[in-house]
Amino acid sequence: MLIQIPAVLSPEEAAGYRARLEQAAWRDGAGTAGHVAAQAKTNLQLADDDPLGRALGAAIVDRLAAMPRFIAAALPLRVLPPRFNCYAGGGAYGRHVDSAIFTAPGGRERVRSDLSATLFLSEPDSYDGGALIAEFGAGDQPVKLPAGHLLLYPASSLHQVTPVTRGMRFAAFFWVQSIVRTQARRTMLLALDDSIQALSARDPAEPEVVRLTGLYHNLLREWAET
Ligand SMILES: O=C(O)CCC(=O)C(=O)O
Ligand SMILES: [Fe+2]
Repeated sequence: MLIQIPAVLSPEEAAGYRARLEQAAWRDGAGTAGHVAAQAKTNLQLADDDPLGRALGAAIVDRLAAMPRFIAAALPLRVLPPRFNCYAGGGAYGRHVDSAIFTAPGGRERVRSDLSATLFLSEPDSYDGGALIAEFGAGDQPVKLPAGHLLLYPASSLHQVTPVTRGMRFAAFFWVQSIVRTQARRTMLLALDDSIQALSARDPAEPEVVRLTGLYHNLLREWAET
């Protein structure tokens, strides 16, 4: 399932990010892909220890930590530091699956990638191509979101970014280890959470809200891995 988290950054903030990223020290993105994925990757990327990337990435993680929709959808246990990429001049990232396990900065902790995330930083009309296509049973779903919006998708899905044939596509991307490992369980918890929110918005005194909230937490207790 694809989940959009709108307005992680305002359009003005995203423009500020782009202005700084345009000056950054970009490198061949194939250097950081696994052996198979590298063959499909013709984009640019900032080094993991790039000070600009670290600063912007930390600001993104702080912002997400205060966004209830992100918390409800991802149920994050660990969030890897965002990385930054840029596609231009036909650059693309062909069909691939993300690595299952990443090493967190510091080199000790292993992080399982349950969710993949792309924070779009360029406005969709400023570039041609550059759609993110994640494959599910129902078929391909090309997505290009406004600058500042985040797309969450299961890290297990085959996905690609189509060639950027005009303009530049800047993005931040990162992985999340969730408290709830499977997409199916996270999807049910999010649907239940949405219903509880809707019910209590309609009638704050609705007694079933208490019961459903208890059910939500008891399901989470059953499924949580921390
Ligand atoms: O640029 C994107 O939106 C996705 C990048 C990606 O799939 C990856 O780096 O594994
Ligand atoms: Fe990927």
